[in-house]
Amino acid sequence: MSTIDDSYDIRRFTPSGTEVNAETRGWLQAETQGFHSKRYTEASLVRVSEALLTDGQTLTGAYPVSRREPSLPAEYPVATFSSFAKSLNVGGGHLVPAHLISAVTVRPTHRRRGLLRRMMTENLAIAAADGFAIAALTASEATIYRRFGFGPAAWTRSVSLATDARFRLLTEPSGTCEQIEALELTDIGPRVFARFHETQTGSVDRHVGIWHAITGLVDSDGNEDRSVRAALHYDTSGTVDGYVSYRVAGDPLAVDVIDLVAADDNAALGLWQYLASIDLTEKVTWNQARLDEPLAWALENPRLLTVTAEQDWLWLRILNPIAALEARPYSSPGKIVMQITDPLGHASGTFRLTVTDAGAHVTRDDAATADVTLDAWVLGSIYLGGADPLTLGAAGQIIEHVAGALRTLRRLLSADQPVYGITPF
Ligand SMILES: CC(=O)SCCNC(=O)CCNC(=O)[C@H](O)C(C)(C)COP(=O)(O)OP(=O)(O)OC[C@H]1O[C@@H](n2cnc3c(N)ncnc32)[C@H](O)[C@@H]1OP(=O)(O)O
Repeated sequence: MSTIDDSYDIRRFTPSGTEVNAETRGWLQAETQGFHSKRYTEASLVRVSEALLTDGQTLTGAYPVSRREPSLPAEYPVATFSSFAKSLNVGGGHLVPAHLISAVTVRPTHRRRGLLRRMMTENLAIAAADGFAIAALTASEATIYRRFGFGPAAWTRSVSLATDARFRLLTEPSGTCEQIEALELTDIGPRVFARFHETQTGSVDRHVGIWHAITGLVDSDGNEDRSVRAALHYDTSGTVDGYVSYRVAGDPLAVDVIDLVAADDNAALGLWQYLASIDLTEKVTWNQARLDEPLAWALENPRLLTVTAEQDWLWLRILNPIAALEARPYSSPGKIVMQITDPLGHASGTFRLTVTDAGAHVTRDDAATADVTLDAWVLGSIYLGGADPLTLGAAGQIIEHVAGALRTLRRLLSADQPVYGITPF
């Protein structure tokens, strides 16, 4: 009987860039099929392929050893997978290289035969061998990735702000806003984002392709999006410290924010005030707001801001508990012994975390008596401090062997600020 190993040829390759070769073209068109978006145009194939190359992405495709005619071209893989390295802010401004996984699709006629499992396990093994302590992804469905050791670690909210005559801030933000052509964000946007990324716990650095949507250069269907508008926020010294890109659409007209990035809290409020001032509109919506959105506290009438949904954004997978736990900052001294179970083995073992004024030290000691036992995905969820160990204990996902251990874990892993990020990938 044929197996997953001998039925498919798994190929890993670098995208071709400007001269889009058949392998890259086939992979990209297969990915559009997997995510139900329109086929790329020739121009957008070039742009997307260049972006993937710039980001150092490795593409993985699964090609059946035998295929029928007619069927999709041989260069179209039946499964796609990509990975690349970007930094993750683990707190206190510490940026740690993370192995990002994206573009996971399997053709319906080849699903549930183990292709995702094979591509994921092989890819994580390569990442661990390359020295990555942390892998990350964003998930289309919440039930797929725990089995591979990923846990939800950061969340965002969809919000709706009424901007009719009742809109008023309690305190006037300083600085000013100016409208710009959205394409100018190609240069300005990454500079503002870099300031945000360096200071925001949970932030993942951005890949090049993300700016296509923010600037309107290429929409999800591969065409120019001429409805995208943008504005900058300037601080009182005239330095750009925030921007927003958005569309005005619908009946009645409403402002839909595509991206809002601020280097500090004042700039964020200034941008909200700008959005609220757009005439002929009485509503602003955004689906990547913070859980702890300060706007709610800045409004004279907090009820103008409605949370319409909350979604998991970042899923983390700890590949090396020693390196990962030593990389993040801790606000108070203490120690805990954690037994970690991991079906894939990367994080398995019993680890002693000791935090002193000199920093964190982690050792593996499988003979030690554990204070708590948890699975690798749970470690991913609590690692940044975005999920509370007490809550995971209450949910039966952390077993406390010593009274008070969950509180110790909570105190040790608590984040220096609310965990948040604004990088779809
Ligand atoms: C990081 C990202 O890119 S997120 C985007 C993920 N992709 C999509 O949502 C696109 C549409 N979906 C697909 O293309 C496919 O259904 C995939 C990629 C989700 C799954 O691919 P498959 O090759 O069918 O998965 P595979 O057969 O390897 O299954 C592996 C395991 O995951 C489970 N699984 C697969 N898909 C799902 C799902 N949608 N929900 C819950 N469990 C799932 C399987 O039951 C199997 O479990 P087990 O090994 O523990 O028994």
